[in-house]
Amino acid sequence: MPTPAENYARSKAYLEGKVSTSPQEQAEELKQLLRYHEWRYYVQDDPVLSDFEYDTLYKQLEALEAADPNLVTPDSPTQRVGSDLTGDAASVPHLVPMLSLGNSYNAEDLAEFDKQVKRMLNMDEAAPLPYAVEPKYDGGTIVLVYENDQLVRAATRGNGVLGEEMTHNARVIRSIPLTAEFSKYGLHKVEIRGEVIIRKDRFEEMNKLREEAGLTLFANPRNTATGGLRMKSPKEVVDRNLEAFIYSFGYGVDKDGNDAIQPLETHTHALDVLTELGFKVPATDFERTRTKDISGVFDFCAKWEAQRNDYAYEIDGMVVKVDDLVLQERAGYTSHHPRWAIAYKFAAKQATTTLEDVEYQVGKIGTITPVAKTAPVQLAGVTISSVSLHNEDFIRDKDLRLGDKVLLERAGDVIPYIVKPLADLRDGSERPIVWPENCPVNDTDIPVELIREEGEAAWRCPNCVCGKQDLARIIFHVSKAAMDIDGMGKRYVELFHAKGWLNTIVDVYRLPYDWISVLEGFGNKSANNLEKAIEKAKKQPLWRFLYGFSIHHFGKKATQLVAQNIEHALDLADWTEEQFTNIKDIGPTVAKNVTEWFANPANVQMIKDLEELGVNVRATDADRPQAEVTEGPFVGKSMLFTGSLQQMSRKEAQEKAKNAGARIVSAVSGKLDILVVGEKPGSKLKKANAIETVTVMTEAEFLEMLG
Ligand SMILES: NC(=O)c1ccc[n+]([C@@H]2O[C@H](COP(=O)([O-])OP(=O)(O)OC[C@H]3O[C@@H](n4cnc5c(N)ncnc54)[C@H](O)[C@@H]3O)[C@@H](O)[C@H]2O)c1
Ligand SMILES: [Zn+2]
Repeated sequence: MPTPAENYARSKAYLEGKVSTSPQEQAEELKQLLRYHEWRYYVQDDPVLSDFEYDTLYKQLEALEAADPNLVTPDSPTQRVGSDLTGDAASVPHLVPMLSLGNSYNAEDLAEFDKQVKRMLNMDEAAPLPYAVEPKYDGGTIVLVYENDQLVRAATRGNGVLGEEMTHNARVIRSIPLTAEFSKYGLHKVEIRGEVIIRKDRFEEMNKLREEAGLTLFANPRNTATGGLRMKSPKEVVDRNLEAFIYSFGYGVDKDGNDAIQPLETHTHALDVLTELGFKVPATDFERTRTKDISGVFDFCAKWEAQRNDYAYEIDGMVVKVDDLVLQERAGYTSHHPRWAIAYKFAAKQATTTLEDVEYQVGKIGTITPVAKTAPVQLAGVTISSVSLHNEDFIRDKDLRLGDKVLLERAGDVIPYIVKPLADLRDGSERPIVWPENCPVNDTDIPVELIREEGEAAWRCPNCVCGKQDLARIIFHVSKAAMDIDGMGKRYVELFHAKGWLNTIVDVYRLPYDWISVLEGFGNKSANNLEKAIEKAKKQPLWRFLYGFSIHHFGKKATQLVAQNIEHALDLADWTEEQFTNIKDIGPTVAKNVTEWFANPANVQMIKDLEELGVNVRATDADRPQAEVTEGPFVGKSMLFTGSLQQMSRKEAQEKAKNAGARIVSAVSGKLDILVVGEKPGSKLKKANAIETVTVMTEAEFLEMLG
C-alpha cells in the first residue's frame, strides 16, 4: 500500500503530466489513486486534492478507457459512484440508484454538453432545448421516501445503490416535513432527493461557541452538515441547525404502481409542486431559472459564481438539467451519472501545494512579514506561488514546516491563506522554519537585531540600515491613503529608486521630469501628468502630510485629531507627551512615538525641506472640524445626485446641499430621502422610483428649494 505522501506525489505527477508509464499501468494506477481520494473525501471528510484536480485525474482515466475499452473494469471509478458508506449504520437500498454528476467548467463545456444531449435525443443541433439551472449545494446528499403522505425513511447517498439509513436524524431537521400531501398529485410512494446543509453564518456562530467552550472547531460547513447527518443522537443533529434543500424526485408511483412523475412534465414544475407541498426548494427567479436554450445557462452560472460569497449557503457550482422530464428519461444514464444533467463547477476555493521556502518582507514601520513560497497551484482561477504567513505566531500555531504539503484557501476577494499543513502527508524530510534574529531583508554587513514590543504580534527591524524600509515608507507616502498622488504607485517608486532618483520622501517632490520623460514607456505626456499630480498633492491637508510619515500607531484618526489642534507641522516638535494625551482619544503610545519622532533632528529637517519644496505643512480648512449645519431646507435629509447637472458641477451641488443640512450618500436604498436627477439619469432613477419613500427632484427644483 502506498503511503499518503506517495499517493499525493503520484497524483501531482499525473496532474503535471509527468507520468510516462504504459496506458495499462497508468489506468491501473489512476483507479487506485481515485479510490484513495474518494475515501479521503467521502469517508474521512479530509480531501487532499481540490475538486478540480480530482476531476482532472478522473478525466485522464476516462480518456485512457475511451482509447482502449479493454481498460474499463467494473470496479473503475468511472463506472460507479464514489461511496461514503462507513459501516456504522444499517444500509438500505434506494428505490432508484442515486448517481453522481458529470462536470463542466466553462461555456465551451456547456455547449459540448448541449450537443451531446441533442445527439442522444436525435435532435437537431440548432433546435432550442430548455434547461433548468439551480445551485449545486455543497453539503451531504439526503434521500427521503414518503408513503401515504408520511415520511417513512431517510438515507444518505452511500454508494449510490445502498444508502445509510438515518430516518431518526432526518425527522429532527425542521425543513423536512414529516407529512406532505403527495396524494393530491396522485403520488402514493415517492423518493425525493436533496442536500443537507448549514447556513454559513450559523456555522460561524457554532464555531464561535465551540471555541469559547474549548471544543475542537468544525473544519467547514460541508463537513459540519455531512457529519451532522451521521450523529448517533438526534439531539446533536438539532444542535447543528441543519437544513435540507430538495432538488428533485427520484421516483414516484400512484396507488397502482404506475409512474406518476412524468405527468409533472418539467423539472421546473416538479420543483413548484415540491415547494407547494412545503419543502425547502431553490426559489424561482432567484436560486433557479429556466432558460429557453443553452445560451442562457452560462450567464446564469457566471452570475452565481460572481455572487457566491454573498449567498447564505456554500455552493460549489450550479446544476444544469434538461427541463423536460420525458426527454430526461429518453437521454438516460451511464452507470456513473445522468446524461441529461451536468454540474457547472466554480473555480476551486481550496487547493493543496508544497511549502518550499519562506521569504521576508519589511514594511513601512519595519514590520517583518514572512511569505511562503509554494509550488505553483491553481486557486479560484489564478496561479498562486506565494502566500503571506503574517507573523511568527502564525507559523508556530499552525506548526508549519519547510517541505510541508499545505491546504490553501482563497474565498472571493480575500487574499489566499494557509488553512493548515497536511500533517499525515509528512515523510520525515520536512524541516523547521527558523525565525531570524536579525533583520532578514538587510543585505548590508551591519546586522540589525529584530525587536518585538509587548502586546504586538509582529517583529520589527527598529533601525533599518539597508534602505528597504525607506522604500516601503515612500510607497505608503504616495499611496491613496496618504498623499494620494494620482498614478504614482509601487511600480514607479521602485523604478525611480532603481534609477537613483528616489531615496527619501523629500525626493518625491524633486523628481527629474526631463529624465522621466525619456524613460522607456514614458514620454512627455505621462511625465507631465505625474508632475501635475505631484503638484496637486502638495496642497493636501496637514493630516495626510503627517500620516504619510508612517509614524508607528499614528494612524488616520490620530493624525486628523492632532491636525485639528495645530497650525504648522513643526508645532509638534515642541509638544510634550501630555499635550498629545490631552486630546480625547489620543493615547500614550501615540504620544510617545510622535514626540520621539520629532526629537530626531533629521525628521525636523525633512519637514523643513518639504516646506521649501512647496509642500503644505499648515492646517487647511479640511483639517478643521466641520461645524454641523442645523438650519436649512435639507436638514436631516440624505441626498444623492445622479445624471449630468446643467447649472453646476456635481461637486458644487453636493457642497450646496451639505451647507443646507443634507447628508450625501452614495447609493439608492431605503435610507435615501432625496434623489436629484440631471440629464440622462441611469439605473439609480429606476431604482429610486421603485422605493416609495424616496423623493425625486430635478436640478431646477433643487435650486428653487435652496432659495
Ligand atoms: N477533492 C477530492 O479529492 C475529491 C474526491 C472525490 C470526489 N470529489 C468531488 O466530488 C465530485 C463527485 O462527487 P459526487 O459523486 O458527490 O457528485 P457531485 O458532487 O459532482 O454531484 C452529485 C451531487 O450533487 C449534489 N447536489 C447538490 N445540489 C444539487 C442539485 N441542485 N441537483 C442535483 N444534485 C445536487 C447531490 O447531492 C449529488 O449527490 C467530483 O466531481 C469531485 O469534484 C473530490
Ligand atoms: Zn532593513
